[in-house]
Parts: sequence; structure tokens; C-alpha cells
Amino acid sequence: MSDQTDSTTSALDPDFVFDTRTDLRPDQKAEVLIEALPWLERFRGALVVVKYGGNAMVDDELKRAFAEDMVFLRSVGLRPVVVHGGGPQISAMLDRLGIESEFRGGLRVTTPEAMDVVRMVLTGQVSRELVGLINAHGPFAVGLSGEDGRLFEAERRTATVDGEQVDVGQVGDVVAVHPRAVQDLLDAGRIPVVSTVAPDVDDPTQVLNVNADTAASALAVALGARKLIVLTDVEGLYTRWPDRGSLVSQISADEVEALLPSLASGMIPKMEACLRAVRGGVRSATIIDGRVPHSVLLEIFTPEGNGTMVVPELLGDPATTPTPEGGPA
Ligand SMILES: Nc1ncnc2c1ncn2[C@@H]1O[C@H](COP(=O)(O)OP(=O)(O)O)[C@@H](O)[C@H]1O
Ligand SMILES: CC(=O)N[C@@H](CCC(=O)OP(=O)(O)O)C(=O)O
Repeated sequence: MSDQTDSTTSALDPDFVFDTRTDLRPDQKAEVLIEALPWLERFRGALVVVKYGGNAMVDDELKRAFAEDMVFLRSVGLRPVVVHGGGPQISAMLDRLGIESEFRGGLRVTTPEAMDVVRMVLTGQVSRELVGLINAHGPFAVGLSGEDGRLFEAERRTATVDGEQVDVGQVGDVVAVHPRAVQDLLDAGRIPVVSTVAPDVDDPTQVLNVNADTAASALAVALGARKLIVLTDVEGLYTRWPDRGSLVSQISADEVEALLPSLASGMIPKMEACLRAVRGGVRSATIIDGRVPHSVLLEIFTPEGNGTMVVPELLGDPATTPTPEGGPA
């Protein structure tokens, strides 16, 4: 009753911010907590690599919610590792500096001049901001790049454009991961925040720009992660993009492999990353909608989950069949 009076009078106040949490009765609040119990039990101690992408990283409120999710995971006994992107932030800085930036086959053409900006933005701006947001809750996050502790070694790669191999400059693929530095941080109860700049295996004085989805997948495999979660700015994978009816909640590695040639640019590195993770022993790799506040918590701790989960193989109807995680998709 008093709730109703408060919300009616408050709603007339232009400064009033509607708080949906006050809408729940105590029994409903308890239900939400209890619903999470099986998942809290199942994932206690689980190492989860979370890739936080540029386009899901442009809103301050979402960034704060993401940081809360990482702290929540740690507090309930999971071991989150954040791998971040920063494509839009790199593009904005290149723009400000008057340096042209171009993507070919989904990869940024990275001149030595652009590489300096990529490294500066990822390690000096995006990583610092994420570390700061997490550490508003306690001294948990420590930032490191693929250069620190020789976490990553990368090899120069080309892009595929219309079936042709095209030079894209200082761009690489992770070919080796030395995860000790990340393990040490996890053992110390920290939340590692990884930027995807990597030394060139053929010339370690040079650094290469690595797509953050593929780097997250390589790290998840090397760490023997239980789950890879990739945040993006779309609900999940559409098998017939942009047909809104073709969103899938669960898909097998073989099905992803068959779909890859038909995917459009942004989704290609994401699905390749999920495929590599699952083929490399990670039990599931899920693309989730980073525009939804607390999407990581919803994915891990609610029966519905969200987004598209890539699993080694489908065992039956995704709506009723337990996933490799033991619960519904
Ligand atoms: N089959 C598909 N399913 C879903 N999204 C797709 C598909 N093909 C292309 N896309 C596009 O890929 C985008 C996500 O990739 P990208 O913009 O690189 O993400 P991020 O910045 O989060 O790393 C989506 O916003 C969507 O426009
Ligand atoms: C080679 C290459 O394209 N590297 C990316 C690295 C950042 C990234 O992957 O960021 P998102 O996850 O936000 O897309 C780039 O320069 O934009």
C-alpha cells in the first residue's frame, strides 16, 4: 500500500528515478535468490573468461553494471578473467589524431603509427577505466596486456577479402599463451583484466594488434576455463542474419563451422572464437547481449540464460536438453 502511494507521488517528481527492485515483494526477492542457488553451487570455483567488447562498452551505466557483475562472480567463488576489446575507442582516438582507420575482412589495418594508438588506448585508457570501475568495490582488478609476463605470443596474419589474402599491417593471431601471470593473479584472489596487445613471435621488440574475441578464446583454452562469455551489441547469433526469427539459443560446434562462410564480418571473429574455445576443451562459449544490464549474471545464474551458447555437440532439443553445464540453455 505505502509502496503504491510512494510510487504515485514520486512519479510526479521530475527527479524521480523508477527503481524496479522496489517492485518486488520480499517473497519474490527470495525466489530470485533461491533460483540462483543451483547455479551458484554448480559454478563455485569455476574459471570464466569474459570478453567485454567495444560496442557493449560505450554506456557508463552498462560499464558500472559489468564491473558489479565481475565483483559478484568473485564474491560467490567464481574466478572471472576479463579480456577487453576497444574497437570504437581506438577508432575515436585515431579520428581525434587525424589518422585514417580502415577495416579489411573484419581486421583493422594497423600501420606502425596506428599500432602506437591501439596500444595506448587499450592499455592506457580502456583497461585503466575497467580496472577503476571494478576497484571501486575493493582492490580486486589488476590490468595486464599480452606483453606482460609474455602472456601472449602472436604471429602476423593477413585478412581474407573476397577470397584474397590482404596485408593489414601489424595485426596478429595468438599462437602461444603463457598463462602464469594470469594464474598468479587468480591465485591471489584478483580479477585479471587483459588487453590484447601481443609481442610478435618473430620479433619480440614489435607488438601486434590482436582481435579481442580470438585472444579471449586462446586464453580460455590455455587456462582450461569452464566457460567463455562474449558480450556484444546484439541478442545473439542469427543463423540467417538479419532475419529476426533466426536467433538461436544453442548451437553445436559442427553447426557453427558450417555457418561460418555465410556470416557477416562482426560475427565472424566471435563465432570463430567460440568454435576454437569449445574445440579446445571449454565446455561452453556463449555470445550475450551486452546492452542488457547485468547480462553476465543473467547468463550464469538464471535458468533462462541468454544469448547463443555454442556447445561441443547438441544432445537433443535445446529447449529441454541439459547443456554441458548441467542446466537448461
Ligand atoms: N549472423 C549474425 N548474427 C548476429 N549479429 C550479426 C550477424 N552477422 C553480423 N552481425 C553483426 O555483428 C555485430 C557484432 O559484431 P561487432 O560489432 O564486431 O561486435 P563487438 O563490437 O561487440 O565486438 C552485430 O551488431 C551485428 O550487426
Ligand atoms: C586487429 C583488430 O581489428 N583489432 C581490434 C582490437 C580491439 C578489439 O577487438 O575490440 P572490439 O572487441 O571492441 O571489437 C581493433 O583494432 O579494433
